[in-house]
Amino acid sequence: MKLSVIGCGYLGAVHAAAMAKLGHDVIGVDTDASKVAKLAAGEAPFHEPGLPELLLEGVASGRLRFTTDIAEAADAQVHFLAVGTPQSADSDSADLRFVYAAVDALRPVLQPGALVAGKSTVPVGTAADLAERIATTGAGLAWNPEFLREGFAVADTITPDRIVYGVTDPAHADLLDDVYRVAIDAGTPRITTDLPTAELVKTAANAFLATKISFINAMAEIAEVTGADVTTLADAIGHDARIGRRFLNAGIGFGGGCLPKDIRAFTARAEELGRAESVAFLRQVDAINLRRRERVIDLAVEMLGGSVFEKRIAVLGLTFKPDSDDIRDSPALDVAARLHGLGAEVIATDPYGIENSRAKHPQLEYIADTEAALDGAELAVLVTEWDEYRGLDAARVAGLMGSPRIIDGRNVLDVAAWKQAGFEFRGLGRH
Ligand SMILES: NC(=O)C1=CN([C@@H]2O[C@H](COP(=O)(O)OP(=O)(O)OC[C@H]3O[C@@H](n4cnc5c(N)ncnc54)[C@H](O)[C@@H]3O)[C@@H](O)[C@H]2O)C=CC1
Ligand SMILES: O=C(O)[C@H]1O[C@H](OP(=O)(O)OP(=O)(O)OC[C@H]2O[C@@H](n3ccc(=O)[nH]c3=O)[C@H](O)[C@@H]2O)[C@H](O)[C@@H](O)[C@@H]1O
Repeated sequence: MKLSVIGCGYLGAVHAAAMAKLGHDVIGVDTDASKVAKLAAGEAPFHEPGLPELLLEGVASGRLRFTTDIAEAADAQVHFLAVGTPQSADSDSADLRFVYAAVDALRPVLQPGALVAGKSTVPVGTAADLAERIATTGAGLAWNPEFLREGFAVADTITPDRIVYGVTDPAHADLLDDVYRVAIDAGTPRITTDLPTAELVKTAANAFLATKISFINAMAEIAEVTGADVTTLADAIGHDARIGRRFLNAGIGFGGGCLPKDIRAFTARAEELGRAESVAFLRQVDAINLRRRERVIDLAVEMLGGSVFEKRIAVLGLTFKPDSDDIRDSPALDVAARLHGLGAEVIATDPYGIENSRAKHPQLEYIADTEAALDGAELAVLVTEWDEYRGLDAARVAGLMGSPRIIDGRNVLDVAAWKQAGFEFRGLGRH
């Protein structure tokens, strides 16, 4: 089937490459010419495991092309909309500028019978508005939210755990079934519903995940003043299948281009709908999350005798999670910048996040080599749980540092082993 993907960022580039892998004829469209040039050469413009191979294969096969010219997408049967919906500069609402610009650019080339399938995360009600906007073209509109996780984006796209369509016409669901035939034949659950439910499924899923993380971080706050251990607590409650252990990792909290902005956009949309109180708890979810970063700063100040001023601090990790180069709303980078703001001599390191971090915070010092970053540091702060940091040898690190002090902001290190190696060790909700 001929498909287009409008917007080729973390979501769209993976979607385009995965659809070509499934045998479709795909054209990716993006307004960013340098991104398009890279993608067209089979190069991933960001770090995502498995994506480079898929891009090379797709481009070589001729089934995957990229362009800045939306007219080249005119003959696609399904146009996936995957442009960004960031937080607005001056409010909590989603900035829908890119969505409307993409639909307005697409409208003149839309063929009757084609389908626009929205994948971007949007406030409930957006899809119906877009459907009206393209009504005169004879093309249809469906909402097909995306649940992929960065770091696992390729597998999540090719073998999703569920597929959701919001449609106004059953024929649109049939068309999308043809797109996702491989997954559907493999038994992937598929939920067909109306437009607002499909939009809300996505918002609700991210709100739930954020709530689960803030719940365990709230327990970490209580553990910190009672001597309890939040990791043992998570293991114990997680054995209850109704709760589940996944997404109960306490630490410096959630970041990224999605969970933080999505809960804020949901709150803003609920206010517009006169239902602010229904999701008022999401303000607490956000507040708990942001407090965890403060906690790391407070611990650093405390461990360094009341001030971090002119103290050499190694910050291990910059991206919002491992296996990604994404630093959008990253708690790790935020901690590094705040420590620097307090006058610390911050040496930051990360396997894939340095380039993006330097562009945002050029004032920080970056070193690619982990051991060089730790060299002579009076405190190490682990804030992104890359395997490389999980596997650090405590005795070796102690030998590199000026004084063996560490804050494990992701609760991934073996407390006893690090203490035994002579470290002053602080976790978040662990002792
Ligand atoms: N990153 C992720 O893991 C996931 C993202 N989402 C949602 O998908 C959407 C996209 O997110 P990301 O890919 O992370 O954002 P991104 O910022 O990485 O990518 C957006 C892309 O759209 C392009 N663009 C902007 N305006 C355009 C236009 N008028 N025409 C063509 N291209 C245009 C930009 O140049 C950029 O390459 C957001 O709504 C996000 O909430 C949903 C699930 C997963
Ligand atoms: O809408 C989106 O864009 C995506 O947002 C999240 O995916 P992602 O942002 O890639 O990353 P997650 O694995 O959800 O992690 C988000 C943040 O939560 C943090 N986290 C996660 C789990 C946990 O137990 N504790 C915790 O602090 C991570 O460190 C990270 O900063 C969702 O998991 C995806 O289903 C969704 O499609």
